[in-house]
Amino acid sequence: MAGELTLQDVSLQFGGIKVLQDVSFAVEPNQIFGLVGPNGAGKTSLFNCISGHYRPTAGTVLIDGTEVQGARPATLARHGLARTFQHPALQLHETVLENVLLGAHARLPGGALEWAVRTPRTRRAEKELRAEALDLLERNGLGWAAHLQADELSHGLHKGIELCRALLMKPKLLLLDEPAAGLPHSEVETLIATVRRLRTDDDITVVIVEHHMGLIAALTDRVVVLDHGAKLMEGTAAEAQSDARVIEAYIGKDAADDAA
Ligand SMILES: Nc1ncnc2c1ncn2[C@@H]1O[C@H](COP(=O)(O)OP(=O)(O)OP(=O)(O)O)[C@@H](O)[C@H]1O
Repeated sequence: MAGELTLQDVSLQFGGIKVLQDVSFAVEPNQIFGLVGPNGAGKTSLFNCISGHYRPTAGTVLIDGTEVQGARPATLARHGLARTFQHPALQLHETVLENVLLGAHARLPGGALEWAVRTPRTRRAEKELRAEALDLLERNGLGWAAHLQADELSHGLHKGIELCRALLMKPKLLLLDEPAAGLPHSEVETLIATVRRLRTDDDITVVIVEHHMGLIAALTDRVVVLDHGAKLMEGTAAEAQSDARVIEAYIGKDAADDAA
């Protein structure tokens, strides 16, 4: 199972505003890769270009060597791509289990007509997916909440539900958008362990957008730093944290000079 992601000169423009400019990098199979940068640098927009929520104005996105830029999220799911969002979009009045199952459509056999009439094959597949969803919730410490309504749970648990939903798609490439945002310290430690298991146990390539540098340093093999929509540098998290250009992008040139 691969999960290789390559970006070549990806640019994105809204009207006259250049949101991304010629961003290129490659994520190798089974890497944990970080995408960092100050607020408004373009990280989520870049995720949206990879996941089919935005169509890049120019450039190429390849998953395992196949060009996918401009493809819809449902098509990308068949290429093994899944993602989470900065703000989990859950059906709050549905149960946790039903929310996880929302990620499963791409794996049902047949098409919309077969799903609508619920053939024996559809029913069998749904039963299997339900068992898999329960297993995923169990493995991620959420088994106890499976039949609760989603709005009864905390923000941190919503993130866990969204992760299970993405994992039910059996991705080989997973994009996590700010998974640690709003989590207490103890839950960040759990998240770090979970992402490590995704790599070792499930053989998933992970790309993480995150402001929490502790998490980035603990998890990632490499990072790309974006600033004003362009790639500022690429290297290890430690190299990024000591790079003068990165420090300047985060705190401003004058403050960086004062600190030097
Ligand atoms: N649909 C859109 N239309 C116009 N501008 C947009 C759109 N989406 C993003 N932008 C602009 O693109 C820029 C980058 O935003 P983006 O959310 O990608 O940054 P980010 O690095 O993820 O920021 P943060 O860390 O604060 O989440 C911002 O100036 C934003 O206003």
